[in-house]
Amino acid sequence: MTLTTAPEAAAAPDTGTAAVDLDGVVKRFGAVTAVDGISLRIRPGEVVALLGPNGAGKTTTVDMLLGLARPDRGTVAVYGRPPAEAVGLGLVSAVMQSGGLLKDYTVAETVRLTAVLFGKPRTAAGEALRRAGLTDVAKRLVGKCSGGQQQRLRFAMALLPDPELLILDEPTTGMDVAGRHEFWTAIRDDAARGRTVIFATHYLEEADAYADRVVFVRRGRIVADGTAAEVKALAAGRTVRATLPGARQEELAAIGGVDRAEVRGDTVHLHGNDTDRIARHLLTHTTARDLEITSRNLEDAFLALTADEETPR
Ligand SMILES: Nc1ncnc2c1ncn2[C@@H]1O[C@H](COP(=O)(O)OP(=O)(O)OP(=O)(O)O)[C@@H](O)[C@H]1O
Repeated sequence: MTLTTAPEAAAAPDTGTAAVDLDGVVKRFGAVTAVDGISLRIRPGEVVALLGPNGAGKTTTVDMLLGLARPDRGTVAVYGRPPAEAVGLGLVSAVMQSGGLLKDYTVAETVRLTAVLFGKPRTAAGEALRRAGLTDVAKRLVGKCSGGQQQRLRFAMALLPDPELLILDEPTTGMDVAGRHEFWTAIRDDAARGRTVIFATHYLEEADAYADRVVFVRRGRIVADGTAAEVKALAAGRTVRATLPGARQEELAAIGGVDRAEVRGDTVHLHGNDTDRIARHLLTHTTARDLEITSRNLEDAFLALTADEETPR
């Protein structure tokens, strides 16, 4: 099933410029189509998670938002401007997964040095350190900082231009639970002031806990787009599994209450919210047997939405 909720339609009329406007974006690398027609409009102040399996096209999308890659087709605008221009104006900055830190500088020196390179940072170095929760470790050498502290340092550096849009590409990969929690607490406290945040992640619970809106990407396309609450509702669905030799996918999908049907050999998996109705139909109108009804969790929903039955690219 594809969650077809259009957040634009649900929200108040959009009167201003979108923070991000991707329209029919395609990006190819040789024979590989990394992004295959993504259209996405993000309003100022939204916190959006890009979720998807390896190779889904998340990083390529992020790179285009940062002006690091250009689309082959379609348009990308950040606050109504070409991405490179928006980056140049300090409207957008990024927290990347790794690199960019010198381990022999202290945390405070790193932020001050970056501030000097910026010329006139709109956020003072001390304020950026405070907002990133680094005041207590300001004098520590970067090389002695934990992975979580180093990521918060990248966050502090990204705050210097006081960007309207903050982009984070898998920012907590490799961090332990406590580090991830501290990192996201800092990001969330900052986002509460109205900054737009887009983050790519593999961690479902991060998307669930910190995003207002979750965009599932699979094979370069958006397969679901909804609020965190809608994603939870999606996860609340259940599955009826039954043995039904010779079943045809199209016929199963047409059964009332079925959102998605899968046939695996003699076994069928029917997903939907009203599983009683589905089970009743199977028992009264088909020869299905061995019925089992199970709840789906967020992980299942994610796998169902991003499962790749076709040959890998
Ligand atoms: N510079 C490149 N040259 C060739 N292929 C590329 C390049 N960059 C990305 N790709 C391919 O494009 C596809 C999408 O990659 P991308 O990194 O955007 O996915 P992702 O969703 O960020 O994955 P991950 O979660 O693993 O980081 C993949 O098949 C990848 O191998």
